Amino acid sequence: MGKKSNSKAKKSAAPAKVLPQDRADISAVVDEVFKICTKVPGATPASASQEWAEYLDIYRLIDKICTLEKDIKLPKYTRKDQLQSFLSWLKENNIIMTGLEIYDTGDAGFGLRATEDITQGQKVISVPLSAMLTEETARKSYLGSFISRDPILQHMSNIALALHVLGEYVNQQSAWQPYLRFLPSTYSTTLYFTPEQMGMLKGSIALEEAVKQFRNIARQYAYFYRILQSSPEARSWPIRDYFTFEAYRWAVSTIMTRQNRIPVKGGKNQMALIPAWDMANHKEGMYSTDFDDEKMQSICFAQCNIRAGEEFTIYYGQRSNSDLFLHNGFVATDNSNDSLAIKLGVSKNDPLHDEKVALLSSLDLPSSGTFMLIPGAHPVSSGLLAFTRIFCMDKNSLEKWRGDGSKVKDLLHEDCDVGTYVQDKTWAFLHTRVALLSQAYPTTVEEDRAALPTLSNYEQMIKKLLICEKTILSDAEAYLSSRIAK
Ligand SMILES: C[S@@+](CC[C@H](N)C(=O)[O-])C[C@H]1O[C@@H](n2cnc3c(N)ncnc32)[C@H](O)[C@@H]1O
Repeated sequence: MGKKSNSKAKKSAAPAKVLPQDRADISAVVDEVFKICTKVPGATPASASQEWAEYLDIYRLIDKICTLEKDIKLPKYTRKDQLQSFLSWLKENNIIMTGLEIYDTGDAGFGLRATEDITQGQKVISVPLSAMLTEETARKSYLGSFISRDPILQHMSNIALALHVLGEYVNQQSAWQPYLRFLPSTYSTTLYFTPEQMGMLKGSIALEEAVKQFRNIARQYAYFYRILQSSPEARSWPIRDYFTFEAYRWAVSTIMTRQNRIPVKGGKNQMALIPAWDMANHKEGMYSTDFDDEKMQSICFAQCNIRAGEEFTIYYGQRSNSDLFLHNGFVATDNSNDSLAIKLGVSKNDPLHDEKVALLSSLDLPSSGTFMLIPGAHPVSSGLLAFTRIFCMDKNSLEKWRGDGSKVKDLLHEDCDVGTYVQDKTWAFLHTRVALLSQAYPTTVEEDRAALPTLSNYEQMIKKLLICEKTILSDAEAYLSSRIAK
């Protein structure tokens, strides 16, 4: 594996020839994108409306680029037509799936299904390292010299892996072709959203992150485009003629939604794409994937008993819906690990700034950052509660708690006695904050629910996220009202 894909790269059926004038037009817009995306920020952070205006500018330019690049298409394959050759390739590469088959789940794309009863802990998938696309295979590929030289690729292994995936996808000689051809041809990551869809996130903390993500990917695209078009060495690389914004967002989304970390003997972990294992969809449960250092293979066990005919799932980890939405392209409405991040910070102008920061650091809490509201009967997480208590303390309280080193951890617990003054201020502050966050959404949960059946898949996913966020906020508001009334 991987041997064929080394320096002897061969282009896929050639993309449409780009006329020199079109190439010049694309380059001019790429330069504009690069300029906006690398602008040095001012002394004060940009406001939300400035960031939004800038996103619209970047989107408009990217849209122009996509129009200019419309004839440079990546080879497209229909997944179900590729299934048989993918299954044969799995066998050839000693990737073993026991009691599982690949099937079309509908809403969650393709997935795995049990063909027989499977018991919890049973070994069901093993994938040798030699079959994976990894940071190491990236370094050995025709892009290897570029990856080892480029400052961005040296430090951001996920980006190196994205270029590697794209590089192999357009390389007919690649040993991973049957795997790559079976990947989805498009994703539901926010990189595919239109401004109208992005605008539906108004009020959600995910909006800022999604806008940032789009800007980062646009910047990276412009950066790599310029290198690939100007470097003499790149002329022989298959990736060069296919490198469009569309292709780059596909490659980045592939990595975002499928990558995993695997150990390296005697070294640190490396990012990898693990064929077959990455066909498993997510369900809450427990981690059930391991790496066998001796056999050098990833092994996946069943996280629970599964009946023949049922979907086989793995647990992607403790992620909020906002994380799943931003990094995995879906929302789990029954997510017991859900949370809603609130940004808080101690102002530099606060006369008690230093005392508060010192007390916060004794609890390993930052002086500014994100703190969590969680679903359920006790929506204020321990970190949020302790931060707000300290944030609301007067000089006397701060001195008392700083002098009482052994007790400071009590501030993390709801039943800790912080005195009426701090307690009342804490609940009132949080209540106001939660009410303001709720009011930032232009629609109600009821309106979101009513709109669901009329919406596209992307829009349904956005609405589901908003419904989860608003539910956390309204539960928190009710809880905080009850605390204030006490
Ligand atoms: C590692 S891949 C799993 C295989 C994928 N479904 C496919 O068709 O190739 C992860 C992607 O599967 C989808 N997915 C996984 N778990 C899901 C779930 N519980 N609900 C909806 N979509 C899910 C999401 O699109 C996610 O980005």
